[in-house]
Amino acid sequence: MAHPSPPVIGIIGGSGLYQIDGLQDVTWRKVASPFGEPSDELCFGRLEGTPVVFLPRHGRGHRLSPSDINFRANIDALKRAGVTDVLSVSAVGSLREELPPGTFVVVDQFIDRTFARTKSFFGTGCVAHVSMAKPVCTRLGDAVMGAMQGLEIPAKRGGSYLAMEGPQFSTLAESELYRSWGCSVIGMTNMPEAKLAREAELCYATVAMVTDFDCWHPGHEAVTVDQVVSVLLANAGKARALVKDVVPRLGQHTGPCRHGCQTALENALITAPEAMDPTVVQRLDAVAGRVLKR
Ligand SMILES: CSC[C@H]1O[C@H](OP(=O)(O)O)[C@H](O)[C@@H]1O
Ligand SMILES: Nc1ncnc2[nH]cnc12
Repeated sequence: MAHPSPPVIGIIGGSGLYQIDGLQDVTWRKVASPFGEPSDELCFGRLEGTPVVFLPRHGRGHRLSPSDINFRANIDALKRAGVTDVLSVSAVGSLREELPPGTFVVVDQFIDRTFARTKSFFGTGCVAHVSMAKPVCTRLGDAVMGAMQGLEIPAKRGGSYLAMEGPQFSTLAESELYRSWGCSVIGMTNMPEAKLAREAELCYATVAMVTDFDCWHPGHEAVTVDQVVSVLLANAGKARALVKDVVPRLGQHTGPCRHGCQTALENALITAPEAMDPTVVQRLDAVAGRVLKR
């Protein structure tokens, strides 16, 4: 059975996006999660009538380093808040000449090179394997591309996002390796976020805002935080305009997502009912209640 609820748009704001413009009926509220502490309180509001829930990924004031973000608590809290669609807005380095700083890339693939993060809601006592073949929602990507066209934001559809552990930036050898793999952009946060969104049956898409050429480009200095921040300040205005435009577009959607994001768990659970651990099952109430309660 597909998700019957009307759209509630979750925005996970990365570096440089710590608030949303034009939000009405704003309240910040703590949402408790059995998976621990989300990055911050959630900001609830409306844009042209469409419900929005905003979460600053690194917390207000950018307190959290990528490895310290509790990605499970973030996604679980968004699901508990009723979110159906998650738009991740993230700063990235470019691994391609044709994607200069200022370009917004709607990526369609990820390579996960992170290694110090908890990557699944499931595990001993309740095992599930969801498909990550198509990790982003085409419907969300279409809406974002439509909004960017109107706003004249330099945009590219498609490309692979390399998720690295960080917090240090890459060595030149690593940057060249990722380029040789055909990756388009590099960042530190979209994994395991995208995997967890899929497990929670949320539609997910990323807008990757290019801030730098990492360290591989002979014509550019190796990336520094100063450089990222100065491009981010320019990009953040565009990102806020994009969010303001895209949320009402997504709010018009009716019915279940036809790309299957909201039924990802349909054939994913493998643990026999009698082998399930009730404590583990209990904390999956928001993420997997749809398939565990029937
Ligand atoms: C400030 S540069 C590195 C930092 O920026 C990106 O964060 P986010 O994806 O949340 O925008 C990158 O992944 C690093 O965490
Ligand atoms: N070059 C880079 N590497 C990893 N994360 C980034 N975020 C912004 N620029 C980045």
